[in-house]
Amino acid sequence: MKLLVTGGAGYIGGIVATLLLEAGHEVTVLDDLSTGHRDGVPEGAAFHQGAITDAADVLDPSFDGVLHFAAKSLVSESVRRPELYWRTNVCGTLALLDAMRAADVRRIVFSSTAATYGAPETTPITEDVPPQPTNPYGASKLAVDAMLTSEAQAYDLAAVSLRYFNVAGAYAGHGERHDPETHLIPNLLAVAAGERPAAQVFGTDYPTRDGTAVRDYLHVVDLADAHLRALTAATPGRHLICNLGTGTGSTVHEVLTAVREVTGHEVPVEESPRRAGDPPSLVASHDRATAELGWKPRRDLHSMVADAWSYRQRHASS
Ligand SMILES: NC(=O)c1ccc[n+]([C@@H]2O[C@H](COP(=O)([O-])OP(=O)(O)OC[C@H]3O[C@@H](n4cnc5c(N)ncnc54)[C@H](O)[C@@H]3O)[C@@H](O)[C@H]2O)c1
Ligand SMILES: O=c1ccn([C@@H]2O[C@H](COP(=O)(O)OP(=O)(O)O[C@H]3O[C@H](CO)[C@@H](O)[C@H](O)[C@H]3O)[C@@H](O)[C@H]2O)c(=O)[nH]1
Repeated sequence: MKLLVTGGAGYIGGIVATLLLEAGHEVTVLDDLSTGHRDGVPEGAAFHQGAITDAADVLDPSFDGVLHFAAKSLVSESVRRPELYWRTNVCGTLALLDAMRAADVRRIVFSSTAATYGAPETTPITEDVPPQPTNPYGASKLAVDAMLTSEAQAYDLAAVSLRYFNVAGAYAGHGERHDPETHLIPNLLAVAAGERPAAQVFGTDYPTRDGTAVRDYLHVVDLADAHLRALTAATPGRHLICNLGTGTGSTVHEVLTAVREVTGHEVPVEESPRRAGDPPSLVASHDRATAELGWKPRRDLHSMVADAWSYRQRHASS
């Protein structure tokens, strides 16, 4: 297929674009480099530097579909500057959908998120759990999910929203390079690499098995595999929503243990208060992704940490 990948200079978009190229697809990346990197765009992809609001300049009827990763995605920033999230994630996606309609491009796979659910007590979380986002980031992604449902009904769009839980790991020289980095695994690895004296553990009083928060970490290559499957599963007139996670939760302390084992470094930590807005536990049911996409995650926490560590050792300082 000929595909537009928005956000393809970023962490996840760059890795999915790499795997799309390996699978024989033709890829054009549209990215404004606001949080991504020019060298994150894989070799073999065409690159347009621009905002998603410029999608009309890039799309034409020769495209078979769009994978839409470009977004603002920091929870705490979304609380401080909500307008940035409504403008980029919601108005930006509306402009992208307008451009798709104008160019008659009728297939989209969208990066949704577990943050649409808020802090549900149900575990594992199925797609039937009522979404109740607790921050503007999650609310903006939920708004896009609603846009896709109505576009599918009104215009026969083939749409899939993939609700990622916590993505980790690296592939083929592409990994996480966020600035600031807020994610747990790269922050722990920065300490293991000696770049920082200690990592912070946000909250040790959660109602979990060791008092630290539980998340469902998913290898970015397993995530990419789901995108390739979603492209072919997308059906005109239908908006499919699937959670993507392993179904297994890990506490912050369990991730810390894995990082210590993989790196062989002590990784000192400081206990800090809970981070505002962090739910105690988010673990996915991926039954629907298995049924609809034939998808199953294959890589465990150790392999995510090991791949992220070898990426960091080879590339992070270059
Ligand atoms: N990392 C995770 O654990 C996680 C979990 C759930 C959902 N997601 C979603 O996955 C997607 C990718 O996340 P990531 O971690 O790779 O983030 P990232 O910041 O590394 O990548 C986002 C890319 O989009 C680009 N971009 C941002 N705004 C743009 C705009 N207006 N126009 C064009 N390009 C723009 C950035 O420059 C960047 O290259 C996001 O939509 C995010 O909300 C990520
Ligand atoms: O230095 C750190 C960083 C994080 N944490 C904790 O580790 C857990 C995971 O945090 P993080 O890696 O920042 O991910 P989340 O806040 O869970 O958010 C990610 O996962 C969500 C879905 O679960 C997505 O919606 C978001 O986009 C994505 O950033 C949380 O309990 C944090 O409080 C720490 O203790 N120390």
